[in-house]
Formats: sequence, C-alpha cells, structure tokens
Amino acid sequence: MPKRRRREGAWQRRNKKTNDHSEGSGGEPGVRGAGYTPIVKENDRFVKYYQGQELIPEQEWDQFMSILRQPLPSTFRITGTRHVATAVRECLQQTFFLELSKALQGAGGQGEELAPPTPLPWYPDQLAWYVPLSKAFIRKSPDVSKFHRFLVDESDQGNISRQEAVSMIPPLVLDVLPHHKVLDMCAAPGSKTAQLIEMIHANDERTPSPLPSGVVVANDADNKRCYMLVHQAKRLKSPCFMVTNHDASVFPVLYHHDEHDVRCPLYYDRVLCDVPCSGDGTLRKNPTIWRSWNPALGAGLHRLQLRILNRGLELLQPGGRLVYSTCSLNPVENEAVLATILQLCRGAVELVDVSDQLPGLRTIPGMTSWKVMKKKMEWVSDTKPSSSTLFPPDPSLLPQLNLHRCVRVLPHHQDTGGFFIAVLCKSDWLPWQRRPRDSEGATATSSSCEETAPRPSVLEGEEGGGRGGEEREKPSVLMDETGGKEGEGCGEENGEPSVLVGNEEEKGGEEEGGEEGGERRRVLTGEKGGDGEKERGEGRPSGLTASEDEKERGEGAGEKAADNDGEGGGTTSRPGTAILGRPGHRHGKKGRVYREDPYVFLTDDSPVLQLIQSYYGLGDAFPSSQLLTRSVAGKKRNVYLTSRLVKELLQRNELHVKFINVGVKVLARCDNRTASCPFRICQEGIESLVPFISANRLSLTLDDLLLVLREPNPLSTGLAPPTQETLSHMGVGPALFEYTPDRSKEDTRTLYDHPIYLSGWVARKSVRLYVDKKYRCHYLAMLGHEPPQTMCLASVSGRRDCDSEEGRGGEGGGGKEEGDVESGVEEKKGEVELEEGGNGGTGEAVAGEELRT
Ligand SMILES: C[S@@+](CC[C@H](N)C(=O)[O-])C[C@H]1O[C@@H](n2cnc3c(N)ncnc32)[C@H](O)[C@@H]1O
Repeated sequence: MPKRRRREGAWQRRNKKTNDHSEGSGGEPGVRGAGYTPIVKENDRFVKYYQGQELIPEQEWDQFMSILRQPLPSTFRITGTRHVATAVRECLQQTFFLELSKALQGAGGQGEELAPPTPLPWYPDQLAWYVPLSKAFIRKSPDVSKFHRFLVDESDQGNISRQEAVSMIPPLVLDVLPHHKVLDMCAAPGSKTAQLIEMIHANDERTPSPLPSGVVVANDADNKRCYMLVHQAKRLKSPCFMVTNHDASVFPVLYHHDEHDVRCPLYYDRVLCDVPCSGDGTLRKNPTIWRSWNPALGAGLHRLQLRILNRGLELLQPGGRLVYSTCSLNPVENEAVLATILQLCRGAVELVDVSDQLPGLRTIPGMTSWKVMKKKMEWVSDTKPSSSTLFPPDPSLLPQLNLHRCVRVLPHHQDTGGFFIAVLCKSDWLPWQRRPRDSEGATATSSSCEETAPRPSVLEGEEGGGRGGEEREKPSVLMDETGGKEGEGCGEENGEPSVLVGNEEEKGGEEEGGEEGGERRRVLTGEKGGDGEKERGEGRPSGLTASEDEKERGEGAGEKAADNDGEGGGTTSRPGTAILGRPGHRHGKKGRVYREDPYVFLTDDSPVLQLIQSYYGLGDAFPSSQLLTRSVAGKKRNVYLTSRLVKELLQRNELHVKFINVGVKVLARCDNRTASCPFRICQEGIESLVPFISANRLSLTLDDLLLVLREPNPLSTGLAPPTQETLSHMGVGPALFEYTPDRSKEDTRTLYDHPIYLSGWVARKSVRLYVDKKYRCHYLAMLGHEPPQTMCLASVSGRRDCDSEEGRGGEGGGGKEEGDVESGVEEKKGEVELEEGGNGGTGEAVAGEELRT
C-alpha cells in the first residue's frame, strides 16, 4: 500500500469513525470530541459549489474530498535567520526525530509505518518540516511527549514557529529584504508576521552594528487579536516592529521625514494582504466549517477583500511588491478580487509569475472563468450585472490580466490545507493617485519591479476621502433588492449579498454556531473595534456598511482628511469609487490621543538612562535615544529599544495612528536595596544589548553554565575558580552571564558554535539566572543535557507561574519585582494562542488552536 493510503488508515483507525465522516466538534479525534455533537464532514452546498466551479479535475474529486476529512498533519518552521537555527535543526534531527520515528511505527498500527518527519522541499535550507501526526496527537500522546515539550519550549522562545505549511508561502514570495518597509495589513495571530520579522533581521550580527533599517508594521482590525501580535513581538525580539490596530481598508498614512526634513508619507516596499476570508481551505484544521460553509461566506467578504487590497496597493511604493492571499479556494474571494483591481489600476499593477520561485511546491494556475451562485444555491445563468465584481472579466481582457499567474495549493496534492496566492507588482502610481511633483525630484514611474524607484519626497493629498455627513454611495456590486450588507459574513441578519442569500435551512445551521457568526461580524466590521473605540470615535473600521458610522462621520464634515485615506493614496478622483465605495473611515480629530500607555523616549538627562549606561558600560555606539518607557511619571518599570525608523514613525504619527506595541523589552526594574542598579536585562532583549555591554559581564565555564541552568540559586562556591575570582570584584546586582564554547576543549557536546548570553543576578553568596524554564530547557538541550524532571513538568504545563523565573528573587537577589508587571500591555493579554487559525475572517471560533496545553 502506498504510504499515504497507509497513513490515512492510521488516522481513521485512531478516529474509529471510518465511514460516517464525523468527529467531535472539537475537531480532533478522541481529544476534545467526547461529549460534543459530532461534526459530520459533509456539506452538499460545498460539493455543489465546487463541482460547479470545475476547480478540481473530475478524477481527483474523491481524493480531494477524502483529504479534507482528515486532520491536518503538523508542520513547523525553524526560525531561519536566528543564529540558533542550525543548532535547533541538528538537535531535532539527532534527538527528537528518533523518538518520533519510534512513535510513528506504533501509530501506523498493524506493523505499518508512517512516513518520518520530512523537510518541506520548497522551503529554503531544510528549515520547515512536515510531521505526519496531528497537533492533537502530538499534544496528547505520551510517546512523543519529549518532542512536544521541545516544540512548545522552542516556540515560546521564537526558535520554532508551528505554522501550517501553506501559510508559509506568502512571506516567501513577498521577497523581503532587511531595508524594506513592510506592511502586514491583516496580521493576527502573526505567523506570517513572524516570517517577515525574520527576513528583516536576515543579516543580524553580534557586533555593534546599526539595527536593520527596515520595519515591519503589523496591523489587525481586531484589538484583542492585536495582542497576539504583541506576543509574537516578544518571541521574535525585534526592535524594528510595530503593532497597529486599524481597519486595513482605510489604513492611515504614516509619515516620516526625508533627508531634507520634509514630511512625507511612508510608502511600503512590501505589503502583505492576507485578508479575512471564508476559510474553506482550513476545513481540515477547523472542521466546524463543515457545518457552516455556504457560498455566501465568500461573496459576503468579497468587497472587504477588494477594499483591503486596494488600500494595500495605494500604500505600496511604485516598484514594490504586494502579496494577496487567502485560505479560501473560492474564486469570488480570489480571482474576482484581483481581476477587479487589475482593471481599475489600468496597467499600473500587474500579476507576477512566481511559478518557478518555490521549486518542489505543486500549485495550479489561477482561474480565468468561474460561476456565481444565486440565492437558494442556483447558478447565475443570465448575463453579468454590469456593476458586479463577483463575475469573471470579459474574455477580451484576459490577456492583459494574466490571472493564470495566481496560484492555488490544493489540499490533496501535498497533504496540506488549501490556499490562494497572488503576487502583484506596482510599476506606477495608481491612476487616481497624485504623482509626485517634478520639482521633488522623484521618479514617478518605474518600469521594473525592482526596489529602485526613489520615494517621492512629498505627496500632498487632497480631500479625497469622502465628504463627511454625506450619504455614502451604496456599493454597487453586491447590493440587491434586500440591501444585503457586505463584510458581515454569512448567517448574519442582512449579512448576505442578495445573489447568495441563504435559505431557511442555512440559517438554522448557522444559528447552531451562532457565536461564531457573532465573532465573525465583530472581526470583520470592527464595529466594536478596540476597547473604548466608540468613546474615542476612533478606529472604527468602515467595513462597507456601517450606516451608524456614516452618520457619526457627519461630524467630520469639512474636517481635513489630512491623515487619512484621502491623502494616503494622494487621491484625486477615483475611478474605482463606484466599485470600491467611498473610504468611510476617518481617524481621530487631530490632537486626540489614544488610550494605550504613552511612549516616552529617554533623553540624555534622564537619570534612568545615565544609571543604565554607566552600570552596563554601554558606550557611545549604543543608540540610547531609541530607548523608551511606557510611563510619563513615577518609576520607570520596563525599558524598550526601538530602531531609529520605529522611533520616528511612532513620534510623528502617535496622534492619528493607534499603536499597540513597538520595539523589544530590554531592561526591567528589579528593585533591591543592596544592588547598585535597579534594572536587570530582559532575556528577550538581550541580543540587542549584548554588543554594547562592557561592564558587569560574567564569563562562565561549561560546568558553570550547566550549574546555573539546572539549579535555581547555586552557591558561588560551586563555580569554577576563575569565575569566583571575577565575582569577587562584582557587587550585588544584575549582570550579563556569558559562555563561549571552545571546540578545542571539553565543549564538543554543545550544538552551539556561538556564545550563549543570559540575564543573571549576582548575590553575595550565590548567583542565579533571570530566565524562565523554557530558556533553561532550550540551552540544556543544545548542550546535550536533559533538563531536570521538575523543570520539564513546569515547562509543558505552560503555566505562567512555573515559567517565570523572571520576577522571583533569589537569595538577596531581585526580590519581588515591579518590573515584570508589564505596563498593561503584555501581561494582561500576553498568553495568547499563536498558531494561525487560518481564517481570521471567520473569527475566533475557527481561529487559533492552542499553542500550549
Ligand atoms: C486570515 S487572518 C490573518 C492571518 C495572519 N496573516 C497570519 O498569518 O497569522 C485575517 C485577519 O484579518 C483581520 N481582519 C478582519 N477584518 C479586517 C480589516 N477590515 N482590517 C484589518 N484586519 C482585519 C482578522 O482579525 C484576522 O486576524
């Protein structure tokens, strides 16, 4: 029997439901299903719709449906650009895959073997892996518990990202370089954002070199989900990262100053539009979609997708690249969106052929014709309504649109989820965008997609963003006799475009998953947006529908659209307005401050800065002006480091952009009466600080290192004599502990070739680390040592109190620490699920399985 068939058998045997295509609503066999209504993995509407689209060749149909009913295998990425990547990969191959291989022999049953872990052939440097076991199996099976623990610990530290294989594709084809300004428009929970951040740091070195000049701005309309991005930031430890909370379809322009100190809008070199979608490509991971799927889901999102893509293109620098992606197979959410935009852009934007960019990845080309379904599941057979963008373009336009350059990944081709990707290159300003003036010396056009076109220094906008108070034109595309609203997802009252309004039966089905519908609506329209947004009158995404919003915007009549949509594109008159609808969103009145904690940069005369600089011997090269705190008055608790560009963007845009988080935490307050510095180093920011620290460093031998990793508070007398000698000259307080492997000596056991840096504390008679157990487990594993049993238990449980060594004082050490209570940002919402649910568009009910359990 071929391997795949055998594996399918294994799944089914474990599931014990071979014929009824059902499983517990929790989604994974035998794990969360007990006591739940089983999910029947059938949906006639899905079958009728996709058979009608002729997307899947007839002879592959059964295979397609069969794979959709099986749980998704696990895939993960080893963080490629971090210096630990090779060590982690070797550790996996040498230790954990052996354990896994044994477990796989058993899992096949009846002596059958499952395929061993394999690298994804199209992912560079064997840094992404496929394991033919579901996430639930890995989580629950004692046979693979060590592997599971390793995955959890390494994920927490940002060394591994558990991510669906197909979701790794968009950042790869976006082709990000360290100097790029990157906008991730719909970023939460942030698996792709993590890849983008890694790319920005591709050239990182441990020398006092400047931080990368690029930036990743990760945005999401859902305030709660933005904190998932904050969690990513913590894992990825980047000073070049910002999280914003806006409706992407009206994402505000950020300003910076050019070399002549002229204020100019920021245009991005790279934009990722991983838009909310119906998510039918994630059926394997989110089986609840079997119950709720109907074609109105996709059609209901079409306009929002269009508007987000449009905004992304407006904000893209000519010469730049944009990737549009969905985890839906539906052409209405994919090719229909692209065909519309391409026509509106009249040649300023074109699809890029990326078919040879990921050798080993099997894809199918984009569709050039598709069908649209009417209410009650009937196909629209008559001619296309002139205004509708749901339909395929006129065949005469096909040669210039090149829709075949889009790519789709089908689940049964490589045992993945389903996915759609289109890469766009902007070669000129959009027809409705204002061109930079000649006098500004900018090159307005660029015939290639290379990132060479100088950015225009000034691009003054007009009041193009719609007149406040005016009745907004109804979107012409999806309106019908019932006035169906767009962007509200399926199953909402008025939420379905007329052509696709579901029947009563469908409504019943959706009521069952009512909460999901509610979440879906909230996420997509952002009506509840961020906390207190209504009070602020800010940040309310326009969706395309919110009539209340329209009325409220009346108060903005005559208000200069300076910081918003109108200017963003340098908008003049948009030929696409009838189709795209008017940008309905206005950001706050000037001067209105959001309620996030303030960002306060330290100045040269700051006592905190002076103290830190002298204690750690930071030196002149240290970018001290890029340190910030989140409180104006009182004790500074945490100190963050940002890149120069992040600082500038923050300071120049704070009043009209809702920044949720920026930079990386480098120092935290750690009051202790006997210590001469109340700020200890944060492990998450240690890499950024190390090149600059010249004082209070303690070199450890390998045995010293093992001792401090294994024991919470070892006596100094247990350390090597030279270490004790150094200690005798150090006072009580925080310190940088370092270990440099010496291959010529005893250190052959370590997989690391480079130094290990740890946040530590020197007490009178002992030392200790300020790192949590997951870091300890990581380094012990890399040094070829098993962590002590007690440490493992705490680590897998994932409980905060077990994790956080940071914050507990040792003997005479840090004591109870104020510093660990993040200023309202990370701690309250930090413990979040990380893995992409595949479909933010359908809300949290389908988004985010737990990362650690
Ligand atoms: C498919 S998910 C994105 C997944 C993400 N790119 C990743 O790789 O982890 C879509 C996201 O879009 C967000 N979203 C929905 N409507 C939005 C809007 N109008 N503007 C910005 N984000 C929106 C959702 O909250 C959700 O997090």
